[in-house]
Amino acid sequence: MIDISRRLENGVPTWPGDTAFSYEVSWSKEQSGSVNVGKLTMSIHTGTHIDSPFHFDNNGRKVMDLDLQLYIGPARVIDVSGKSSVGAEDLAEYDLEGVTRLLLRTSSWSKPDEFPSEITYLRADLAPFLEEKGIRLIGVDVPSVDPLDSKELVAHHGLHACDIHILEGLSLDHAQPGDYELIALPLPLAEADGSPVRAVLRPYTPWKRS
Ligand SMILES: Nc1ccccc1C(=O)C[C@H](N)C(=O)O
Ligand SMILES: [Zn+2]
Ligand SMILES: [Zn+2]
Repeated sequence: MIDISRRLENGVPTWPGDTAFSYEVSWSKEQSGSVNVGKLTMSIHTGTHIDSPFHFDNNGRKVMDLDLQLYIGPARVIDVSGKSSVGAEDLAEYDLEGVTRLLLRTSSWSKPDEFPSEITYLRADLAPFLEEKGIRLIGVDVPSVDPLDSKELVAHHGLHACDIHILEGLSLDHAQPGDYELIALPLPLAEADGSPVRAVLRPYTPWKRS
């Protein structure tokens, strides 16, 4: 199993100005008499997480309304590193027939201990291209599918319009391009605009009848 999640610990990089990550034992074993009880404070868009449409659309669906099936199942990892952005023409060379979940290894977040200043982003023509191929989930190894300074969030909205779900902040350094089973389930957060996920890849072996 390959862990493609970023570690969550105090000091982990967050969006500039966003809530810092903090874990602390707020009620110690000595105080409670029986157990250590932790307290977590974080922005949902820290580390490896999914966006729900409410993140960028006030009328959009919340995490609980999302189809869980999309976050578990066959996925393909492809390497697009070295590109400043990715559009339909960059993926034309790949055979994406039958792919539902596509993870893009951009390798553009080179210093994991710092929030990046520039990342590979997705161009507007990518979403319709992916939709045409039948892709329902896109994953990236950067904090956003749009440029970091974007206010319009063209890629977020475009993917949403094509009913393609967004998984961000993956760590794909150790995931060689190929086919896997992805597991990246969101938490049952009733009202949330996204959720942290523990994302893993398992070798993909199509189930066979013996
Ligand atoms: N947390 C933020 C704080 C300020 C400005 C943007 C963000 C984002 O989260 C943007 C990005 N679309 C994201 O889904 O991660
Ligand atoms: Zn996000
Ligand atoms: Zn996002």
